[in-house]
Amino acid sequence: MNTNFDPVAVNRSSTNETPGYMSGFGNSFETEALPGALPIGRNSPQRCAYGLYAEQLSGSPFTAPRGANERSWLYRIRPSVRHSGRFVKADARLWRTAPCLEHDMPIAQLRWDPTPIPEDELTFVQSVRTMTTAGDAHTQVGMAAHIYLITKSMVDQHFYNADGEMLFVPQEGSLRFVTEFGVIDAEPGEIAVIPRGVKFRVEIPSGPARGYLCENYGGAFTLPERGPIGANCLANSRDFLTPVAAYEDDDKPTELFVKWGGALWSTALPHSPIDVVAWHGNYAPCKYDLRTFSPIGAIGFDHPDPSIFTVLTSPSEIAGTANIDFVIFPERWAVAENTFRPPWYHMNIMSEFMGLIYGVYDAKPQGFLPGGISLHNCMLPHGPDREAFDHASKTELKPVKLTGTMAFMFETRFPQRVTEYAATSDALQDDYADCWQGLERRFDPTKP
Ligand SMILES: O=C(O)Cc1cc(O)ccc1O
Ligand SMILES: [Fe+2]
Repeated sequence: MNTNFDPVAVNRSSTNETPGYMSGFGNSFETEALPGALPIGRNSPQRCAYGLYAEQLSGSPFTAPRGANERSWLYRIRPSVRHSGRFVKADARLWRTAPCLEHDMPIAQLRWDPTPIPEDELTFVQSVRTMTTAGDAHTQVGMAAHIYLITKSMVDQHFYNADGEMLFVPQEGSLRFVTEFGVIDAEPGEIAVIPRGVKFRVEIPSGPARGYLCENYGGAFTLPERGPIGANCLANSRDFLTPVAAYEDDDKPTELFVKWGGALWSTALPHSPIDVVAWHGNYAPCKYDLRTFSPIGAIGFDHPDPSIFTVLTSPSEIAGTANIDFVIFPERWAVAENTFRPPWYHMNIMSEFMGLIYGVYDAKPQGFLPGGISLHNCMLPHGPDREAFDHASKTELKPVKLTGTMAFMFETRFPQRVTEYAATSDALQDDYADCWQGLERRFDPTKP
C-alpha cells in the first residue's frame, strides 16, 4: 500500500482493465461509450440513438436549489422497470437500519479490535455488519456505520440502496465497483461514494477485503465551505474522479438486491443492469484519494478543532450542524509551539465514530489498531490516553512529521446507537475506559 501521496501513482486514467475517470466534484459530466449515444441539446429525444431508452435518476427533489440539485440522464439498453415486478424479502443478516433499538448499551466510550476476515464466502451484500445507527432512515436523517468483510465477488448479482448514499472506506484489499455509470477501483487510502439509487456490484480483484462503510440517510455528501482558507487546499474538487461510461450488453439473468425501507429485498432481472451506454449529469459515483487532501493546521500555537480536516459533509437543515462530517487525520507536520499537540480532552455534542486505515493515531498509540473502531458518543468525555498525555506533555516541541498514518471519523449530530452485533462482538474491548485511569491528580497549589 502506498501511504505517501505520489501523483504519478494515482490512477486517474485508463488501464487495460478499467476505462478511466473524469476529474471534478459535482460537475455536469457527460460521457458516452459509443459515439453519438448521448443526445445533444436535449435529454429526451423521440428516439434515442442505438435504440437506447432515456431515464432520469434524481438524487434531490426537482425543485432543490441549484447548488444542491442533483440528477443524471442515463441512456440504457433497457429501462430500470424491466425487473420481474416481484420483490421478495432477502436476508439482511447483520445489516441494520436506524431507528434500531435492539440493544440498550449502557453509556460508555467504546473500542473494538479489528474484526478478522471470515473464512466463509461472503459477497458485499452478505458481508455488511452494522456497528452503529443514528437518526431515522425513514425520514431521511442520520446515518449508519458499518464494517464490511468481503471474501467473494458479486457474480450475476447487483445492488442498489434506496435508504442512503454509501461512503466506502477500504482498509484492507481493493474494491472494484462495477456501476451503471462506469467502473471505479478503490484501494486502501482511497474512498468511494455511491449515491442513493445507483446500481452496482462489488468485486474484489485483489482478494478478501475489509473496510468501513457510512450509509448516509440525509443530505448528499458535499465539499465543506472553505471560509477564510480561500479557494484551495483541504479536498480539492479536481481530485474527485468519476468513471466514464462503460456498459455490459449481457442477457444473463441477474439478481437485483435493493435496500429499501430498512429491509433487504431481491428481484430477478433478465439482463445485466450495467447497461448504460451514455450518461450526463451531476449525480454520479466518484472516488477520492485521501492522500491528495491538503491539510491546514496550526502553524503558531494551539490545537484547532478537527473540522479543519473535513473531507466531505452531509448538511442538515441547520447551517453548520452536519448530519455527518467525514473527517480524516492524514500525514501532517506538527509544529505548534508551547502547545499540547494531540487532541485536547473534550466532551462534544456531536458523536464520533473513528476508524484507522493505517498507521498510528497520535491520541491513542496503543489499542486503536488499523481496522479497529472507537466510538465516543454525545457528551461522553475522551481524549489522549495516559501514554499519549505523558509523551505530549514532556516532549521537545521541535517540528515532528506524523507519517504513514490515516485515521478518520464519521461525526454526526445524532447520538449513535450500538447494534446487538457490535455490543456482543468478540472484538469489543472490555477495558477501553481504563486507558484514562492512569491520569492521576497532578495539581499542586504551591507550584504555579
Ligand atoms: O476524539 C478524537 O480523537 C477526534 C478529535 C481529534 C481532534 O484533533 C480534536 C477533537 C477530536 O474529537
Ligand atoms: Fe473526539
